[in-house]
Amino acid sequence: MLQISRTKPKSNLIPVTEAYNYCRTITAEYAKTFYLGTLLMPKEKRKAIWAIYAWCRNTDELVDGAKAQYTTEDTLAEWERQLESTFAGLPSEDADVALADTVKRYPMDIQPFRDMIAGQQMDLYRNRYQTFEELKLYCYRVAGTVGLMSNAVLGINQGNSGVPWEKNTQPYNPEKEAVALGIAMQLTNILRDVGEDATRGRIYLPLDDLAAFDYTEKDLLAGVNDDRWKAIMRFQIKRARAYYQQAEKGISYLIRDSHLPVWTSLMLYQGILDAIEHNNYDVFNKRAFVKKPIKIASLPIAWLRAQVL
Ligand SMILES: CC(C)=CCC/C(C)=C/CC/C(C)=C/CC/C(C)=C/[C@@H]1[C@@H](COP(=O)(O)OP(=O)(O)O)[C@]1(C)CC/C=C(\C)CC/C=C(\C)CCC=C(C)C
Ligand SMILES: [Mn+2]
Repeated sequence: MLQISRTKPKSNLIPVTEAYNYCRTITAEYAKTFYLGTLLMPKEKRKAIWAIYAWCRNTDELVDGAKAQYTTEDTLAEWERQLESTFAGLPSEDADVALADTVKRYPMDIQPFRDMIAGQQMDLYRNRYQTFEELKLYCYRVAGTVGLMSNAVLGINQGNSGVPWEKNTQPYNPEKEAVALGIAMQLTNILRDVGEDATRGRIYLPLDDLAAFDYTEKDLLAGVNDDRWKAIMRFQIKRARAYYQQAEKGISYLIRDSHLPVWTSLMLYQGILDAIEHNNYDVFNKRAFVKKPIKIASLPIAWLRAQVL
């Protein structure tokens, strides 16, 4: 994890193969769904996504993890300097060794990484969102950015129709759709974790949305699951599904070998919304998750979609 002062000389860093393996362990431990998605990718892409995952996870841990109370603006500024150095080919810690290799193999913009740090910074000083626009910015920063980082690895389809009228057209880069998938996933996270976040005094759902259904912050913090709450949840789930739908339209613009992992991750994550409905919107006492048989049943559907869509 983050080393504020560089205690380990750079020559002490692990070799790149071990660094990727370390990132793989982090992904497998923290994110079963994404890990499964990466197993459906070609080996090189898979390794790169593990490196990105580990960096994102370590960034999130700075504000959410066991030592989060020691994180300040300065910590994040130092983390950003460390990121810049990694992009310049000078990793400071073991996971960065893999990321430095990844950004060399798959040239990518540093800005989404910076934006993610800015998103995590929001968690330092903010625990309420008045409007959806405000929440959307947070979701872009902590999750939409991951779509942009991932696209650089997943690859854009260069078009293979070979027809003369498409000869001079630029391939479409589905950035908007990648961001939409990140936002959809983060909205899903937020809906699943309403109860857990409330115990930490956090409300991510826009206060305007609560007010529109005559439901108060106090109701939410007390876990009131009545008709007003169910209506709010139906509204939020519909909004999240609209983002998933937008994301789906972008998948065919990615290189073919990326279709199945993205369809699989999308469908499994979206399944959490179905689980919330199944739990009768009780996100206060039950953690919604996708059961194994449903996960298994999703795989052939994802495969079919990856072939035909
Ligand atoms: C065209 C098109 C559709 C392309 C696909 C692009 C794509 C793969 C988009 C997906 C983007 C994605 C995986 C977003 C992750 C969203 C997420 C889960 C964000 C989490 C934020 C904070 O949440 P919170 O603190 O509330 O949650 P915890 O309780 O702490 O979990 C994050 C934790 C921010 C950090 C994000 C990650 C650790 C996830 C990074 C994931 C990857 C790099 C995997 C990408 C996977 C595949 C299969 C490509
Ligand atoms: Mn977190």
